[in-house]
Amino acid sequence: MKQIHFILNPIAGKGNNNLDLVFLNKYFNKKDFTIVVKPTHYKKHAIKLTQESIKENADVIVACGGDGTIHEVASCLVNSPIVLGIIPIGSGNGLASNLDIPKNLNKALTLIKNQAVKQIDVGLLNNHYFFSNTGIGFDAQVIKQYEASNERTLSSYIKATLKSLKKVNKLIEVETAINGKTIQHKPFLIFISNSNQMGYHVSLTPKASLQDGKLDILIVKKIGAFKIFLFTLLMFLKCHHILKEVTTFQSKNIKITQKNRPLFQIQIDGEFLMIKNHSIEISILEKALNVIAR
Ligand SMILES: Nc1ncnc2c1ncn2[C@@H]1O[C@H](COP(=O)(O)OP(=O)(O)OP(=O)(O)O)[C@@H](O)[C@H]1O
Repeated sequence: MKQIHFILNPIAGKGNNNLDLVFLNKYFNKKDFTIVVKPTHYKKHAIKLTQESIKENADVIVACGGDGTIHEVASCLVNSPIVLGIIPIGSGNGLASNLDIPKNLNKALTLIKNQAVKQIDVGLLNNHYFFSNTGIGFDAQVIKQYEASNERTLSSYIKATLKSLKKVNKLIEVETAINGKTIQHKPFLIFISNSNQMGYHVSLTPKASLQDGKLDILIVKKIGAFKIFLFTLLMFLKCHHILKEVTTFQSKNIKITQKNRPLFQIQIDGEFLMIKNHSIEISILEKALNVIAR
């Protein structure tokens, strides 16, 4: 008998999400499966519900939502035999796209029933896990503005990007240590990714793999408004790396230090976070998460 617990974010994506237990019980026969559905009632509630499901001996815990919900559920399952399932009902669904998990509910449930499990890498930033990506600079500012808008659509991402453009001159000076080299710079963006998808089928690191034991890193030097526009356009065409201001790396770790103040504004799996420290160290934990994927 397998216990499958569904942690459902009702406000993810377009909102009003529901999973009917009667429907699920028809899908997963009662002889072989015990099904539990737990809706989240507030931000970060999925962490508490996942911790409870672990104590209740769940075999599979399914994050039903977007990258934020996956982040909360998966953070509790790193280095555990408990398997993560995903029903992608978020807005961007970056990680689910990389794992080729269908958006169609019936197909996603069939995948969970078949239970083909992959082991994927997990990113670690100081003591915070990430599964898709993290970044400092422009992307963190976009996420900050996006969260303030309280809307979860592609157009609110675009509006947040336009608002963040007004602040591009306020770049912070950092020291970045990567692959044995140290750079002193004021980058427009440092983007560190485990996954090859950011959501909405857009990618800054199209060659990244969830199973290669490496982080894919993109550093963009200070650029002006025209180059930002060009960078965005080229990003949609997946050839932004042709710009001379863009450098890409693969590495197992990266350290970013700020001498002047102990505070970093970052985005981690699409959520804004303040880190009260002079430095952030980012590394990769190889094959640390079991996840159902195609
Ligand atoms: N009942 C709730 N009310 C308010 N916020 C919630 C609730 N349940 C979960 N949340 C929060 O909703 C946020 C967004 O969730 P999630 O990232 O899954 O969806 P999304 O933003 O639509 O998708 P994506 O990240 O793929 O673009 C998360 O920060 C989560 O903690």
